Amino acid sequence: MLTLEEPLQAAPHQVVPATPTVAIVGATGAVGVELLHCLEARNFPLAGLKLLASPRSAGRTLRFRNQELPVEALDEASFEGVNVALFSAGSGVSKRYAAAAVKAGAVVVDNSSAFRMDPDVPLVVPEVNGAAIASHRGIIANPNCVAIIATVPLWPLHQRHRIRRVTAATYQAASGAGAAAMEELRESTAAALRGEAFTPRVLPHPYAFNLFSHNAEVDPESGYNGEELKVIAETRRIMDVPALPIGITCVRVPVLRAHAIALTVEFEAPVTPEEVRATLAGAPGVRLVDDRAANHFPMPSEATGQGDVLAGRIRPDLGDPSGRSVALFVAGDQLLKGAALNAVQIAEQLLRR
Ligand SMILES: NC(=O)C1=CN([C@@H]2O[C@H](COP(=O)(O)OP(=O)(O)OC[C@H]3O[C@@H](n4cnc5c(N)ncnc54)[C@H](OP(=O)(O)O)[C@@H]3O)[C@@H](O)[C@H]2O)C=CC1
Ligand SMILES: N[C@@H](CC(=O)OP(=O)(O)O)C(=O)O
Repeated sequence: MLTLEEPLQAAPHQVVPATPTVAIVGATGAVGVELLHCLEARNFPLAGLKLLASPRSAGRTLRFRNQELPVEALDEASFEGVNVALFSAGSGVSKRYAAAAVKAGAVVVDNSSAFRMDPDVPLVVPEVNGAAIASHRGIIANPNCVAIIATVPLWPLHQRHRIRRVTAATYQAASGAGAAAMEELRESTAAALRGEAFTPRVLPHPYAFNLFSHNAEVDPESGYNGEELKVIAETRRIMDVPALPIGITCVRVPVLRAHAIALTVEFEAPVTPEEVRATLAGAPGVRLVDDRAANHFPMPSEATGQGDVLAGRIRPDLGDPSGRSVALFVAGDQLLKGAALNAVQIAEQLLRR
């Protein structure tokens, strides 16, 4: 875990105006481009928009509200006049430049994992713990995409029925590994269809017509990979249940941009699938897709482009005869609710402060 070297001080100039100047750090990446789409689609009020990336992208332009905006190379001076900085260029960049942005008067919404477990930095899913935004001291962390997509439905279930344990298996899209991984999925699939060999450059294993254990590094002692450990720690922190037992297996599947998760949830007391369905039917950010007759349940293809997390396949866990466990299946757009939309929703709440 990376932490801030010096505690950040809340500064009066970090009150965000109703119409702020926003910077996107990593604007040319998979999440950065989605941030642009979200700001445009949600008609986010803007006094100005600054697009920042590596020196490789300086001079490129990106389209926003029918205009071509220039991309600039990020440096320490990039944040002058910026009120909100949406960081999405990896942990190293956040660690190196977030403090400069805060010093310049910006509030940072950080998509990387750099500060997610720092007690001075709120880790926020607006539907779950949006109130934590008010306690920020310059940086707010946007959680891991699986943690976001899981906690949106788990939180209302926990509030209503008290969760005792969660077991999860993920089906994670290429987008979680960035724009280059999405391109590798396209290229390797096309090569396989032509009957040609393809050597992976971005991901560690062949991706076309295959799946593999998540590409994050595996901890030799526990046998869990970094993605699984992040999801466990972040889910506990977002839901404020520090000791919640969570077992998880994270898998990369050949899907472009929406993650799915099979969840088995054990409650403190018996809960019926009908009660779970009723709780989720009215939950913010959740849309039920649960048609047994049509065998129609959440799918990445239908989650793509949706801000809501799709939830369905709600049924008793036959592995637990006590009646306390319910199984369900959820799917959410990794780039949208799993990343850009969640960050923009956090930024919108800053405007209201
Ligand atoms: N739930 C969440 O919040 C999620 C967060 N993420 C985070 O977002 C980050 C970006 O992910 P993603 O968009 O998928 O990755 P991409 O690889 O698609 O994009 C990376 C972006 O970072 C920029 N960048 C890289 N190095 C630098 C640098 N030294 N200075 C400035 N900009 C730099 C790139 O610019 P250039 O094009 O010029 O190289 C590009 O814009 C991830 O590293 C991860 O930390 C990712 C998914 C979900
Ligand atoms: N790790 C996620 C994407 C993500 O949220 O990454 P990070 O936790 O590093 O921001 C994936 O691979 O699909």
